[in-house]
Amino acid sequence: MSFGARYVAALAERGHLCAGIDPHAGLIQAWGLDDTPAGLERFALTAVEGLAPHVPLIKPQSAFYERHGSRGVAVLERVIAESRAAGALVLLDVKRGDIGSTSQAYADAYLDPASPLAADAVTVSPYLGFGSLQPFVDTATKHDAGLFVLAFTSNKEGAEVQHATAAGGGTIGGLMLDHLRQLDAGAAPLGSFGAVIGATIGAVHDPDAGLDYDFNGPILAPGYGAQGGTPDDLARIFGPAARHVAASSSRGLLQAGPSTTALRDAALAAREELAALA
Ligand SMILES: O=C(O)c1cc(=O)[nH]c(=O)n1[C@@H]1O[C@H](COP(=O)(O)O)[C@@H](O)[C@H]1O
Repeated sequence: MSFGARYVAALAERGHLCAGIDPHAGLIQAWGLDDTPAGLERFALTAVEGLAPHVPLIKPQSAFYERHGSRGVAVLERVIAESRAAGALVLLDVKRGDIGSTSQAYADAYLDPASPLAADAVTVSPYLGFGSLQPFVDTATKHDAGLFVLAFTSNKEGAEVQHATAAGGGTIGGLMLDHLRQLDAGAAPLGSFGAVIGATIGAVHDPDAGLDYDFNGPILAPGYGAQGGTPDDLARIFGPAARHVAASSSRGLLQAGPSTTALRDAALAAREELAALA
């Protein structure tokens, strides 16, 4: 089954929340653990236990694992495997983007099921040119995986690049959505090539500026929760495209730990709050 089809089914069954598992040093310590590989492992696997059975999508941010070296990456492998075993899709947040030949190596690392780090989808950056992502597109297609391409990111600094005017008019971020529109055209029930569009972008650009976010692909909306994005912002920014949005929260959920019951309750409350996006 294509990633797009799995995404649609997962959202229908489990709601519109993407739970980020980002083991910040401060959070690990707030849970009474040491910021060591062993503390990281306890933190991340507890978060998986509390969150993964209740959300459609788990998003580990790779850097928080890499900072612990090879033992941290081994924890990331377990987070991916155990989240999938709990029925969640895994979106590995690595935001990769490079020249084509290196992109192929990244795609093999994250999207080929033969790799220990293989996930259902990855985040990628198109700012070396959308065409540089072709190896990711081909590899994702081959393995029924997905991509989330940075279009309008949740940080205010993104505007200088993403809101700049493209050669043919419109914005650079809008141009990325046009590429996705082409890739996802005709796919049913939904294409596998998604966009990242921040839940906070209403604060930095006018959502009524004529941008059409309904491009037949999944949308990841980070910035919900700790960065200030609300369900009302999501409804206002995305309009009818909201049905394809997974709102992502990391710190906002993780601060409920270390109790797995409290983590589950935080996920269920957020799911409820996001129910209107369906
Ligand atoms: O691709 C992402 O996940 C991402 C894109 C973006 O525009 N903004 C953004 O915050 N993120 C990621 O989403 C998560 C947000 O974390 P919280 O602010 O703690 O909910 C982090 O893992 C960020 O790296």
